[in-house]
Amino acid sequence: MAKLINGKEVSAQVKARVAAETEELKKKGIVPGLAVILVGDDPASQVYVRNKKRACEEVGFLSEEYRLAADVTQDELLSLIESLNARSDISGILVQLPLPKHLDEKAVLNVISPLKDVDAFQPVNVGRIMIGDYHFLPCTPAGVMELLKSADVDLCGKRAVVIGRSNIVGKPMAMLLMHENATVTICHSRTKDLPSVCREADVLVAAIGKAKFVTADFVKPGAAVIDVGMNRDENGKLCGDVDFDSVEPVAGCITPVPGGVGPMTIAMLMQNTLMAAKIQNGMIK
Ligand SMILES: Nc1nc(=O)c2c([nH]1)NC[C@@H]1CN(c3ccc(C(=O)N[C@@H](CCC(=O)O)C(=O)O)cc3)C=[N+]21
Repeated sequence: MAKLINGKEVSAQVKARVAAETEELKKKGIVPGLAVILVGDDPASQVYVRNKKRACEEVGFLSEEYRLAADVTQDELLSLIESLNARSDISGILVQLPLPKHLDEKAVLNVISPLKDVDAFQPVNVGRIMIGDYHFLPCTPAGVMELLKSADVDLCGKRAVVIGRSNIVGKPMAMLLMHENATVTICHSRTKDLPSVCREADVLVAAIGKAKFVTADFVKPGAAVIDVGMNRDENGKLCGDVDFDSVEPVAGCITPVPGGVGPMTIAMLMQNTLMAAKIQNGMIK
């Protein structure tokens, strides 16, 4: 039986740390603020945005939510972001993805000030991660690293396999694992004999976006299995990219969905927003 990695618990610890630091900042008259922009009315996005707002309240941040109609123009969205860039009470700006098709995602992300880019999606921040000189880490990969640390998973010299090569999760995930001296392989939809590559992994991170895709035959006995997936199964129930019931008896430790990586993503967003406030107030060079 695998050890269960509890993302709810670890995320609560991260948020408690952020809340304590926020209290200290407030004594200096600094209040971190997060603006979240949601375009359209995708129900899943609404849940995530609600969770983000609740987390802001928990840690003592100012939070603002902008709900824009699905047919908002690119110019309207860009001018909202520019006005938020200019405000000293807003430390971080997050534009919830995916955006409706008529909007140019790259152009939208590019107008966010790199100093307020709490998702770390900006080219400057992506580049800084590549060279290991960064302030903001992308929330989901950073959350995975915290979970591995909490479970005492040793990465040095170990084989890590990441399934998925997105800019948001797979690629930065691989980089962070490499920074901890793991030997990292990135797999994707064209990888030949995927299960056998995955079976080499001491640490397996699934970020594919396919419900219950990773089964026991992908997993080396005793491996740490981290499930980044957020899917709905045939009954509409939330499930990950890992077939939990099949993998759990084989793995050494495993994250559940829900209650694994999801809550961590939000906790790391709070950590990034706190960092943004410190940077903008000259407390960090
Ligand atoms: N600019 C941007 N930044 C993001 O960080 C971002 C995004 N866009 N678009 C969508 C994805 C997805 N994401 C999640 C956050 C929290 C949960 C979460 O709290 N999950 C709970 C359950 C949620 C539920 O009940 O549906 C859990 O796993 O326990 C999930 C997914 C952030 N994302």
